[in-house]
Amino acid sequence: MAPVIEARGLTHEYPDGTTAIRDVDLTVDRGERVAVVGANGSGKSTLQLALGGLVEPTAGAVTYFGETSDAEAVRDRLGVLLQDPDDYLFNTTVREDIEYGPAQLGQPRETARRRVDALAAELGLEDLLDRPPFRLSGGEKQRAAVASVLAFDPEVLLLDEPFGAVDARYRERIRESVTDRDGTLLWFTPSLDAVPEVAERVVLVSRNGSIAADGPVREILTDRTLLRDHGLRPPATVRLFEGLVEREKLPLTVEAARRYLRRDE
Ligand SMILES: Nc1ncnc2c1ncn2[C@@H]1O[C@H](COP(=O)(O)OP(=O)(O)OP(=O)(O)O)[C@@H](O)[C@H]1O
Repeated sequence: MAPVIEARGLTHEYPDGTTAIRDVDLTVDRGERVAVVGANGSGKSTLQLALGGLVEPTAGAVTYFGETSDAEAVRDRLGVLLQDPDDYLFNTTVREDIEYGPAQLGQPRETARRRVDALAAELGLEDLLDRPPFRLSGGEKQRAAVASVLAFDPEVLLLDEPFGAVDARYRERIRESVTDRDGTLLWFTPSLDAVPEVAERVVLVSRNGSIAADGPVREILTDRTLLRDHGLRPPATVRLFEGLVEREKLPLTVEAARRYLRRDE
């Protein structure tokens, strides 16, 4: 089966001369859930823009679905959520913003409406649907922006830190909404704590914008030296149990840590 995304030699230099991503080779297969992690300024957002076809790379190319290197030809199959939710919220009400995607795809009004209601229930937006988006709080805007991207059911989701301003309860809801789908997920984040619950594979971007490591979650997130060298640190549970438990048994999530402790009781 052809990969959904295949980047070769992807490089992007901004007009001021900053090379934000450097010679990136990345292949993502259908259904994979990948966390792209790296320190602030390492190039994650630029990589997301380049993979999503929203900036023209200065070198290299991305092939989508084994078919084309023209992102516009597959625009409605790619759901790109940028860091700033205001990029997604430009209508008079939250409902119109979420309906925008399905409407663009030519879905009947009734289908679009049902989709919006289902997403609103999933992401706790029911009471906000008739509000103007600019009156929402930061976390509410972020949830509405996630809903607006999910609304058109893209095959590939590229999400830039959708948790930033969102509280714990809704982080869980967003996580469920984006992982309970059949599609492919790329999750760009500087924070590793949620990664094991979201992804099975981790791509680590180094400070110079090249890929420093690419492997299974456990392999990367328990490698303290590798992470430290790239300005990151392991998730809290790994730090807590390090030295007490062999590396292959280090709990990556709070749930896994609880299971481990119960077993030892
Ligand atoms: N429009 C721009 N013009 C010039 N340089 C830029 C521009 N946008 C980003 N950069 C630079 O490119 C590099 C990568 O930035 P990018 O935003 O991709 O990093 P990031 O990993 O997403 O960071 P963060 O975790 O802080 O969101 C940084 O050095 C940044 O200062």
